[in-house]
Amino acid sequence: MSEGTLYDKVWEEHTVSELPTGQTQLFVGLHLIHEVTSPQAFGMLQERGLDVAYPELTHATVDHIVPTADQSRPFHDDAAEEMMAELEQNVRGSGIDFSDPTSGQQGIVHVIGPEQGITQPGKTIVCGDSHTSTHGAFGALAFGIGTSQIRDVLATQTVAMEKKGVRKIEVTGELGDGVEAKDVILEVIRRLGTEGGVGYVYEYAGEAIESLDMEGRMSICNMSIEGGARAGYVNPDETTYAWLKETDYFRENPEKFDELKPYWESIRSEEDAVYDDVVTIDGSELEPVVTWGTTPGQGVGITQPIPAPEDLPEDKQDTARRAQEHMRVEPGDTMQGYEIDVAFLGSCTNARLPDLRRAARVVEGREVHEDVRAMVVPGSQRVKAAAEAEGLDEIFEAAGFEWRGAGCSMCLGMNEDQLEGDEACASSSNRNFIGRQGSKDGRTVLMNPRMVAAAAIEGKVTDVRDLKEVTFA
Ligand SMILES: CC(C)[C@H](C(=O)O)[C@@H](O)C(=O)O
Ligand code: SF4
Repeated sequence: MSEGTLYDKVWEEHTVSELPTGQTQLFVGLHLIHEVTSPQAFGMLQERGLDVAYPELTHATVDHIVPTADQSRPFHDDAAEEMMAELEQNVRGSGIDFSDPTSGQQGIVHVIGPEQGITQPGKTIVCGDSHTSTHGAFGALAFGIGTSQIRDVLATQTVAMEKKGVRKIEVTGELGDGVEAKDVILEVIRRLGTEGGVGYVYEYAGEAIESLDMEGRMSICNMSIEGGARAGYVNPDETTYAWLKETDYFRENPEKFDELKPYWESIRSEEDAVYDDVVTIDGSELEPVVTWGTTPGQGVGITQPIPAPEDLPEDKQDTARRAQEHMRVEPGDTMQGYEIDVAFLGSCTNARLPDLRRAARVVEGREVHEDVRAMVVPGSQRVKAAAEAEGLDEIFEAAGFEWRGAGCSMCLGMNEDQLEGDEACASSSNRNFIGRQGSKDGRTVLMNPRMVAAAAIEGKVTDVRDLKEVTFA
C-alpha cells in the first residue's frame, strides 16, 4: 500500500472513523451539487425529516440542462425548467450558495469550483458527477459519488469510501509545439486502457505536468475517470498557489491564504513516498492525439495509423471492430482527412479561458468550413465574460462559430445542443461513447481545442501543426 503520498495524507487528515465494512468514513470539505443528481438525494433527506448538515460547505450550480442559446426564464424546455425550479427550491430551502444563471458565476460545476477559490489543496471534495476528479488538479482529493452518497453527505457531511492504491504517472520532458494536456491524458488512457486505472487513484507528476498551467492540469485530472481511476491529482506548487491567490475566496480572505499555505505544503507527496505502481511516459515524444473509436481509450497520434483490431489485445478486438464500423474508419489510415459536420469547443475538460485563447489563435483570420456547424460553449459565465473582454468572441464569430452561454451543452446533449443523424463531431470534450452527443448514430472524435479549431476550418480532422501561420507560443 502507498505511503507518504498526498492521497495518504489527505485521507488520514479527513478520516472520522474506520467502519466495520472496511470502508473509511471521511469528512467532506466541499460538496458540489448540480441539478441532475441532487433532486433524489434531497428527496430522501426530506422523507427522513433531515436538514442539510453543513450548507456552508455545499455549493450548487446548474449546468447539464441549461439552454446555451437563450437562458432567460422560464426555460422554453419544460423539463429543463422543472429541474431548475426543483434545484432552486432545494438550495434556497437549505441555505446553500447557488451560482445561478443570474449570478454571473454559473457554469459547469468543475469549472466554477476552482474559479471561485472553493476548490483548494488538501480538501476532500465530492459531487454527484464522475468528473469531480478535475478538482484534483489543485491537490484536492476529489471524488464523484452516487445518489445515496449525496444523501449521506447532505445529512452528515461525511461519506463512506474504500481506500485505493496510488499509481504515479510520471510524464517526463517537454511537450512539443501543438501538444497539450489533453493529448497527454488521451495518451495515458490509450496506453493503460479505460479500465487500467481500476483500483487506483492517479498522481500525475514529472516535468511535463509541472510545467502545465492549472487549466492544463484540470484537463488531465478531469479524464482520470475515463482511464478507470477513482480520482486523479497533482501535487500543489507555486503555480497552484499563484492561481488560488487570484480567486474570489482568497482575494476576500487574504489572511486565509497565509494560514493555509503551510498545510498545502505539508500534504505534498514525499520524495521517498511509496506508490503501488509507477508508469513513465516520455512527454517529448507525444503528438496531438485524436480518437478513432467509441471509447476514450481508442486514440491514436495524428500522424499514426489507426490500429487493426487483430493487432490489439484479444479482449479489445471485438469492441475495436464494432467501433471502426460505427465510426467508418479503416485500419492503416490516419485520422487526418476524416470529414466532420460539427465542431464543439466546450465541456469541463477544455472550455476554460486558455483553451479558448489557444483555439482563437488558430481561428483568427480564417473561416469555418461551409459544411461545418461550429460552436463555442464557454465553461462558465466568467470564462465567457473574460473571453469577451479580450475579444475572443469576435474572433470566433467572425470566423463563423456560434458563441453560446455556459453549460455542458453538446458534451452530453442533455439540452437542445445535440448531433443529428450520423453527424461527425470534432469535440474538445471527454467522452465519445455511441449516443453521447445526443444521436445514436452520431460520431464523436475527441481532440484538443486547437485541433477542434483546425477541424472546424478545414471541415476534416487536421494536424493543427500543418496549418500555416499558427504559432504555438
Ligand atoms: C449527469 C452526470 C451524472 C454525468 C456524470 O456523472 O459524469 C455527466 O456529467 C457526464 O459527463 O456524463
Ligand atoms: S461538461 Fe460533460 S463531462 Fe463535464 S460535467 Fe458536463 S456533461 Fe459531464
